[in-house]
Amino acid sequence: MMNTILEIKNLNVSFQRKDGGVKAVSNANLKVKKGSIFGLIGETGCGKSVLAHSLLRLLPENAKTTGEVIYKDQTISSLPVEAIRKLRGKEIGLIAQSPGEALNPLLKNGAQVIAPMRLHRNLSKKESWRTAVELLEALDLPDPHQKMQEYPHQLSGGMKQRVLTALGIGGDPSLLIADEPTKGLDVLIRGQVVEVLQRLKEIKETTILLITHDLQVAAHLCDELAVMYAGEIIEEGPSQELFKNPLHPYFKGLIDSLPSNGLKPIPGYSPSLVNLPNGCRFFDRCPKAEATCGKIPPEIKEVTTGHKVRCRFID
Ligand SMILES: Nc1ncnc2c1ncn2[C@@H]1O[C@H](COP(=O)(O)OP(=O)(O)OP(=O)(O)O)[C@@H](O)[C@H]1O
Ligand code: NI
Repeated sequence: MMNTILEIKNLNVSFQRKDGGVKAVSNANLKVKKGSIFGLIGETGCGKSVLAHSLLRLLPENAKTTGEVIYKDQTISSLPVEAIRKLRGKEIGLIAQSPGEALNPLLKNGAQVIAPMRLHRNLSKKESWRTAVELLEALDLPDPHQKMQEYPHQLSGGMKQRVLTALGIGGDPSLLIADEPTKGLDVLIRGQVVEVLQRLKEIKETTILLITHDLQVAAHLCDELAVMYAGEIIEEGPSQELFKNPLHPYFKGLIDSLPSNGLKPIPGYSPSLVNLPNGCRFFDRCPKAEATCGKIPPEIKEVTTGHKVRCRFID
């Protein structure tokens, strides 16, 4: 197992609500190789952030999680939450999805960015300040010195995003969970963030679990990829192989909906996670579907080494 830094086995997450249960993640299985970038993609609401937050036990009280999470050969899913808190930032860093909510409005940006550096790397105040400035410069934040003396509300969305990225990286974690780190950034700055992640992997050998909507970013950065649909992983494997040979009709549809491929969106909507269909979850929208697909849920099957697909037409 040395080569695997994170393994997720049969992970299920649901939320209890008055109108029933929301099944946000169903039976997820993943293995992330040490030093790799693993991408998690899929449209809005498919369960990507919930999956990520469940690893760090950051879900609200009404969440029910089952399954196993193994980090560096230790089953962390059975550890008490205090032990998980100790892993946060130091072992497993998080770049949270919504910069507006993730930053503390009452603390100056600089104080927030240097906190994990001071705490987890024992850097002095001066050293951590210098490291933070360097990091923010690498992320193309203009005038980082000045910005660090300001409060989050004084920054634009894109600037907050970069402060949050620095915050996630600052503790030098072995595993970084980056939840939409390029969201809302213009093309140039997106490139800088992508480069910083790439460099983290190359220089510090940081493993990255990258959650993104952006297929181009995923294709560029990721070694392996898992595609989620309505809470389920429907295709996964080495990223190059997946883009060369996409097999699931949903993933094919995602690729066809790229602007460079003529922007053909997949018609329809994904099913409600409160009332999931019995058969294939993509049934309603699938151009290939036959009656059986709507009745029997497809198993995920390995097609070629490491390339797995959840569709009964593929074997
Ligand atoms: N606290 C909660 N209570 C009830 N349902 C929730 C809660 N948090 C998330 N959900 C639901 O879980 C599902 C998955 O949400 P999640 O945030 O993981 O999606 P996502 O794939 O990250 O989407 P996006 O790309 O928009 O960030 C959604 O249907 C969402 O409404
Ligand atoms: Ni999300």
